[in-house]
Amino acid sequence: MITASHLVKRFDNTVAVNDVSFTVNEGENLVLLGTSGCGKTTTLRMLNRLTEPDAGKITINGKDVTALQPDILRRGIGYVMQHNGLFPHYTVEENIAIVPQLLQWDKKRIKERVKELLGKLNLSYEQHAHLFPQALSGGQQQRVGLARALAADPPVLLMDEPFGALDPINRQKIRKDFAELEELKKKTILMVTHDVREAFELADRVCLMDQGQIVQLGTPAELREQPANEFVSAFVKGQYV
Ligand SMILES: Nc1ncnc2c1ncn2[C@@H]1O[C@H](COP(=O)(O)OP(=O)(O)OP(=O)(O)O)[C@@H](O)[C@H]1O
Repeated sequence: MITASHLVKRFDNTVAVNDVSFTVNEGENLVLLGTSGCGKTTTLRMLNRLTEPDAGKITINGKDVTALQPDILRRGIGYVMQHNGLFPHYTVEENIAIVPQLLQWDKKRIKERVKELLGKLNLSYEQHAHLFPQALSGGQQQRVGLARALAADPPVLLMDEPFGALDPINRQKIRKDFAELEELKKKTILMVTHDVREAFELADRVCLMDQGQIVQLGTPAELREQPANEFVSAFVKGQYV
C-alpha cells in the first residue's frame, strides 16, 4: 500500500504539486489523470525519490520512503518511464536484467526470468533478446520497458505514460495485453496518463488533477456519474483532451 500525505513541490515560482494526498491500496491500480503540466509526473517521481518533496510524507508498505537509501528503495519499486527510458547501448536482455543483477541473482535465474517475461509480453527470446532498443518498434520498446520494470517482481509499480509514445492502434493493443497480464493483477500500481479513455479502462480509481491539486478521486463510475464540478464533468467527456 502507498500513502502520500500533503505532498508539496515547488520549482522556482511554480507550485507543481500543492498539498496532494492519496492512498493506493494493495493490488489497486490508481491512475493520476490530468492535463499537461498539472503535476502528475512530479507526484509520481516523489514516490521513488527521483524528486524530493518540499513538504509531506510518503510511505510504501508502512515504511517512510525517506528511511531508505534512494537506490535501495528503487530496487523494490518497478518504474516504467515516459518514452520507455531503455539504455540504448544495452541489449534487450541486458536492459531487463538490470535490477536482478543489482540484486545479485545468478545468471541462470536471470536468463529464465528474461525469457519468461519476453514470452508474457509477446516477444521472443531468440528473436529479440540480443537486439539493441533502436532495432525494435515503438510498441516493442514499451513492452521491454515494462519487462524491465517487472523483472524482479516488485510489489509496487510506477508507470509514467507507459503507452504515451505509441500510435492509437498499437496503444490500444498494448493496453489490452497489459490489462490481461496476470503478473500485474496483484501489484499495487500508480500510473500517470493524460488520456481519459485509458484511465477509465485501466483504473480501479482515478485521481484527477489540475494545477497541482486533486480535483476528484474516485472510481471511474463516480467521476462519470457524480462529477465534483464542471471541470471534472468536461474532462470526463473528453473536452480537455
Ligand atoms: N525539474 C523542473 N524544473 C522546473 N519546473 C518543473 C520541473 N519539473 C516540472 N516542472 C514544472 O512543474 C509543473 C508540473 O510538471 P509535471 O511534469 O509534474 O506535470 P505533468 O502533469 O506530468 O505534465 P506532462 O503530462 O506534460 O508530463 C509544470 O509547470 C512543469 O513545468
